[in-house]
Amino acid sequence: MSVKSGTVALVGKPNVGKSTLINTIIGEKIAIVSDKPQTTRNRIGGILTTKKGQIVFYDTPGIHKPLHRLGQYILKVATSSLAGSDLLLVIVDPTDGLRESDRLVANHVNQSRIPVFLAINKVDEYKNERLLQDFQAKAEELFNDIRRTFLISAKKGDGVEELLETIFDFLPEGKMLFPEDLITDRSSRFMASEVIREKVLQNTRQEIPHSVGVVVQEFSDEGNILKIRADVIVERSSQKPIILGKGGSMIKIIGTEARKDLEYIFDQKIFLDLFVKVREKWRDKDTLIQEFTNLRDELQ
Ligand SMILES: Nc1nc2c(ncn2[C@@H]2O[C@H](COP(=O)(O)OP(=O)(O)OP(=O)(O)O)[C@@H](O)[C@H]2O)c(=O)[nH]1
Repeated sequence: MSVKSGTVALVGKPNVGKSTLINTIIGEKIAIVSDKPQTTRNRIGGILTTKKGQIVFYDTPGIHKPLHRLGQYILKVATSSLAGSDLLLVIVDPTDGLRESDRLVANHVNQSRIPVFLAINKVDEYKNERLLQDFQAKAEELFNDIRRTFLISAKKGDGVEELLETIFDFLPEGKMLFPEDLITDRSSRFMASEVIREKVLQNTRQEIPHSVGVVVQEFSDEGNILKIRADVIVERSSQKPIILGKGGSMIKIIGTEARKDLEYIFDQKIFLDLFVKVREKWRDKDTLIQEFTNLRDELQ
C-alpha cells in the first residue's frame, strides 16, 4: 500500500509556539518549552506515523538577530533547517503582533522557495474576530507562496487535526523514512540535557536562562535505575549562586522537576546528579559552544 511521507520544518520567530506544536502533534514531549525566547537551540525531529504515512516535523530555533557567537550558530541551524524540507509550516503569534523579526523570518522563507502553510497560533488567547482577520491578512502579505492558512492553538490542540490532514494531503507518496515506533531522531542523552535546561529556563529569570548550557557526563542504565550525571554550565561566577539557590534550594528544585519529567519520558526510575560549573563567556567561544549545546553534529 502506498503511503504519504515527507519533512516539514516549523519556522518562526522565537516564542511563537513551535516546540509546543511539535509536542502536541507527536503527543509526547520532544522539544522543551518555556516562556523565554530562544529556548530551542537545535534542530529536533518529531516523527508522526499514522495509517496515512509518516511526517517528520523539524522544530527549529526561532529566527532572530544574533547578539553573540552562540546566537550566530543557532541562527545557522534555524536557516539551514529549511533547505530540503517538503513544506514550511510558518507560525505567527497574534498576541505578539507582526514585528521586524517576522519580516526576518519571511526573508528566509521567501528565499527558500519552498511552499508554505501558515499557522496563526495562540487563537485561544486572541478571540476578537475582526482583529484576527486583520492580522491574518497582514501576515499573509509577508510570504510569497502560502498554500493554506490555519487558525490553531498549539497548547489546546484546536485546529491541529485539520492541519495534519491537510499536510498529509499535500505531501507526495513515498516510503516511511523512520521505523514506525520512533518518535524522535534525537538520543535519550540529548533529551536528558534538554529537560534539565528546560527546568533551569523555567525557574530562573533575566540573563540566566540564555547563559546556561548542559552537558550529560554520565548516562548509564543500571537495570532497575537510570543514572544521569550532568553539568549545568553558566558563564559568570556571579550566576553560580543563583542557580544553586540558598543552601542549594534552587538546584534541588531544578533537579527534582527534571527527574520527574525524565522518569515519565523514559518510563524508568532515575537517579539524577547535577553540578554547577562556571566557564567564562562560553557563549562566545567556538569549542565551548559545541561542547555545551549538542550543536557539534549539526554544524558540520
Ligand atoms: N496561550 C497559548 N500559549 C501558547 C500556545 N502555544 C505556545 N504557547 C506558549 O508560548 C510560549 C513559547 O512556546 P514555545 O513552544 O517554547 O515557543 P517556540 O516558538 O518553540 O520558542 P523558541 O524556542 O524560543 O523559538 C510558552 O510559554 C508556551 O506555553 C498556544 O496555543 N496558546
